[in-house]
Formats: sequence, structure tokens, C-alpha cells
Amino acid sequence: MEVVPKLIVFSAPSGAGKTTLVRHLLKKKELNLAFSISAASREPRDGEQDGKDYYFLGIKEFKNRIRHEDFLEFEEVYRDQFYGTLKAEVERLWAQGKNVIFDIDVVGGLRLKKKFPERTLAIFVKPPSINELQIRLKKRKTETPEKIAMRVAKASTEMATAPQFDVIIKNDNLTEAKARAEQLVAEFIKKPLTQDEDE
Ligand SMILES: Nc1ncnc2c1ncn2[C@@H]1O[C@H](COP(=O)(O)OP(=O)(O)OP(=O)(O)O)[C@@H](O)[C@H]1O
Ligand SMILES: Nc1nc2c(ncn2[C@@H]2O[C@H](COP(=O)(O)O)[C@@H](O)[C@H]2O)c(=O)[nH]1
Repeated sequence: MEVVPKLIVFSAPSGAGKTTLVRHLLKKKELNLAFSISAASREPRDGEQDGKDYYFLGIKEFKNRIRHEDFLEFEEVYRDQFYGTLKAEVERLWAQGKNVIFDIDVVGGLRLKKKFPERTLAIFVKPPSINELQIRLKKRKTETPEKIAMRVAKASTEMATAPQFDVIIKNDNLTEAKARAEQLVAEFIKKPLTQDEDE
């Protein structure tokens, strides 16, 4: 039987802990995961590397790639800030036989689930509260107060999408959230696919 690589999607409002959980899972070699490096139109943060954290495209180049239909999904997540999954990126990782893990916004996450319903596990990361998101983003020190406000302003709409995901992981206690994520992903990866998909 052909082994079909899976898609593991982590979505949530900004500051909920997607990146933290994804980085934790990537250390678990037995899960055979590879990170889908998204394209982004924003500037890199201190310490972020092009081709590792994101493919940092300028806005012009990003729009050019949209016109060429290079994206599996893309979204203007915040005003003038585009993010997207390149078709070529997912194909590259599938060719290596890897299960692909995504850290993407809720709209993008649900789009991928719709495109690949059987082979995707769509996980929503739920923070304890919207106020806690603000506290975490302030502590992370990567965003200006204006950008934090913009991200938090979107959080309640994003929280409302949680029931559309396959599963919700509460991220109040990080140790427990990591353990739950590991358990869910390991189970899903082992599960045989029930049907072929028209992709
Ligand atoms: N359970 C937790 N308790 C306290 N702090 C946490 C917890 N989980 C993550 N954090 C911290 O909260 C901050 C936000 O986490 P992270 O960057 O993983 O969020 P994110 O959902 O990826 O956000 P973004 O969408 O902005 O990239 C980080 O500084 C991280 O260390
Ligand atoms: N729809 C998509 N959303 C994405 C993608 N890559 C990242 N993101 C999401 O954007 C926000 C902001 O990210 P940040 O790195 O600036 O904090 C966050 O929700 C990411 O998950 C993507 O390819 N498609």
C-alpha cells in the first residue's frame, strides 16, 4: 500500500502558541515532519532567516506570485501583510516523503483542510483568553504596540472559527499542550487513509 504523507495544520490567533508547539513537534524525529516554509510580505524580525522561517518576498513579488497562481493558499492576514503556502514548497517536502506541518492563520488552515480533507489534521490552538494573548505578545517583544493591537483586534473573530477544526488544543499550560499535540499528531500519522482524494 502506498504511504501517503499527511498535512498537520496549526492555526490560532497571534500569540496563542502555534510556533512554540510546531517547533516542539519538529524535534520529534519519529513523526517524520518537515515545516512548510511560508512566503510572507513582511520584513524579517531580528533573528529570522530567509528560507528558514519564511521566504521573505517584497509585496510586489508576492503579488506577482499570486498572479502566477503559485500559491496553494494565501491570505492578507493583516492589512498589507500577505502570507501564503507555495505549491512548490509542499511538493518539495512530499517528494522527500515527509509529513508537512503548517503554522498558518485560521482562514488558510481551513482552506487546506477543505482541499485535502482526508490527509489533513487541522488543529486549533486555544489560548486561555484574549487578554493573555496580549500579555504573551508583549512579552515576545517582536511587535510594536500598534501591531499587537491589530493582532488582538482580530482574535475574537478567529476564536469563533475553532469549532470548524478537527481538534482544539488548549494552550494554558505549555507542558500539557505539548504532550497533547504530540499524542494527537502521532495518532493521526499512524492512521491509514480511508479514501483517495481528488487532488
Ligand atoms: N502556554 C504558554 N504559556 C505562556 N507563554 C506561552 C505559552 N505558549 C507560548 N507562550 C509564549 O507566547 C508567545 C507567543 O507564542 P508563539 O510565538 O508560539 O505564538 P504564535 O501563535 O505562533 O503567534 P504568531 O501568530 O504571532 O506567530 C511566545 O513568546 C511563547 O514563548
Ligand atoms: N494563511 C496563511 N497564514 C500564514 C502563513 N504563514 C504564516 N501565517 C500566519 O500569519 C500570521 C502572522 O505571522 P507572523 O510570523 O507575522 O507572526 C500568523 O497567524 C501565522 O500563522 C501562510 O502561509 N498562510
